Amino acid sequence: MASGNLFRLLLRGWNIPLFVFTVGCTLVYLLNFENAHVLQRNEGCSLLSETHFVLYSKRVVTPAGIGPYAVEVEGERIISMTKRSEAPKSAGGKPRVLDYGNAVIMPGLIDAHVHINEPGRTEWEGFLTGTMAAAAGGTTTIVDMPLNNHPTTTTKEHLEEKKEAAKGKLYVDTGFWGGLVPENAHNASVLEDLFEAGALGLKAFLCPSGIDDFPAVTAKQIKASLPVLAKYRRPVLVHQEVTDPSAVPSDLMPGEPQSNARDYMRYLSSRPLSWEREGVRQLMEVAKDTKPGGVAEGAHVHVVHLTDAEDSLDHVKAAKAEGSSVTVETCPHYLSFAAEDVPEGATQYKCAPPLRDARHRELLWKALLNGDIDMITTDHSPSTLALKLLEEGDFLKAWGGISGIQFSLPATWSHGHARGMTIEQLSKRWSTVPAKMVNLPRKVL
Ligand SMILES: NC(=O)N[C@H]1NC(=O)NC1=O
Ligand SMILES: [Zn+2]
Ligand SMILES: [Zn+2]
Repeated sequence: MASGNLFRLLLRGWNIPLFVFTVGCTLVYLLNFENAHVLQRNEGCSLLSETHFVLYSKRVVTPAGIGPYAVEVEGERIISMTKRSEAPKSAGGKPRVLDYGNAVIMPGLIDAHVHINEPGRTEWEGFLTGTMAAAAGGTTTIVDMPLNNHPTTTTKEHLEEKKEAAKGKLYVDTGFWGGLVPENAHNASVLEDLFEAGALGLKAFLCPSGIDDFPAVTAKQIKASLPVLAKYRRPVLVHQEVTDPSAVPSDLMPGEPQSNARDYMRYLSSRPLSWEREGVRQLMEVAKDTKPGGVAEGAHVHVVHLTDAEDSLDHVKAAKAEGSSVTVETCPHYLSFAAEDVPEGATQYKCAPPLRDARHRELLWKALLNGDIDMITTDHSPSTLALKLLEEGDFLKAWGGISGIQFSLPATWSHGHARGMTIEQLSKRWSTVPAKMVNLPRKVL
């Protein structure tokens, strides 16, 4: 990271402008496809001790494209960016000048979907290691989900507990989503208090979340929250699967004896595509209120972790075309893996919605590269090893969640580059678009 002094919480007035980060050791090496030997320093993250320095590269990602720039950083801010040819030469070693040659310098990743389980389930993972992992992977901002921690972040008081728990433990900028649950969905003052206390928006589930004290809402309850979201111009992010038992083989219903639970395909058929499609359809219906002139103009509906770039994405595209304020994300695991490749009993791969087949993965890539999918997030959702039931390998009982924030960039770049993704596209989907959704105007290109 560009500065060692990142241990602070930023809810509003995020004051690290766009280019400061993802300049530490990790990213520079990761994206250094050619000419690695031109690096003039390779001794690790020695920038940690610097407060004023200039970074050179022939490939700095800027709003005007990629080019040779000198990026001057002081404290935690970029204070100047000049064309490399016009850059002041280092005088007397101050500020320190680091030449990264052809290695890419780009905005830090903004991950709008991260579960940090502190307080309450810190043994699953807390702020310290969660944000360290983010920083190690080139992510410089995360927005934390309101569940898996205890208490869930559904009131102002619980948000204050979260903020308190995070103090002194943050390696990257961190914001918080509040939780939308049946209990507060019709209570405008609880939601307003959450926003006043700094929540950047709301997160809801249309199906059981896996956490008992974070129950599902209905589309109707989401609709009821939209006017408050509109008032604060905030998004609601929704886990889009709706439970429809009639679409699931009867022997996969809870309480039924399970056979072949080590077979990933069994798990896959327990959460069919139709659940996701119906959820997205309902959400896009509700999102009509966000149209210009609608009762909730100013509110925004965001579909998390899309796996279905067919019918579900068609609903989103139609909603956009009609003027609804909607966006959609997908995650590195859906872009990297395929159901048919999941080894027997390998519950590390269990997540919800489930990984689909390779055809769906390729459709996601297509939609990401043509801009129909707006952004990438991780849905980083760790648990204890014990909950993954690695020995038993039971896909139906293991915790659903993939813990991979540190691999966001290598996963999406390696797979994306192979499919023709450019660095500009990578940066747009990981930084520019999420910056807008989480309301970080200074990080928007
Ligand atoms: N509770 C929780 O983190 N759930 C997440 N895990 C996952 O795989 N999908 C989710 O929504
Ligand atoms: Zn989810
Ligand atoms: Zn999640």
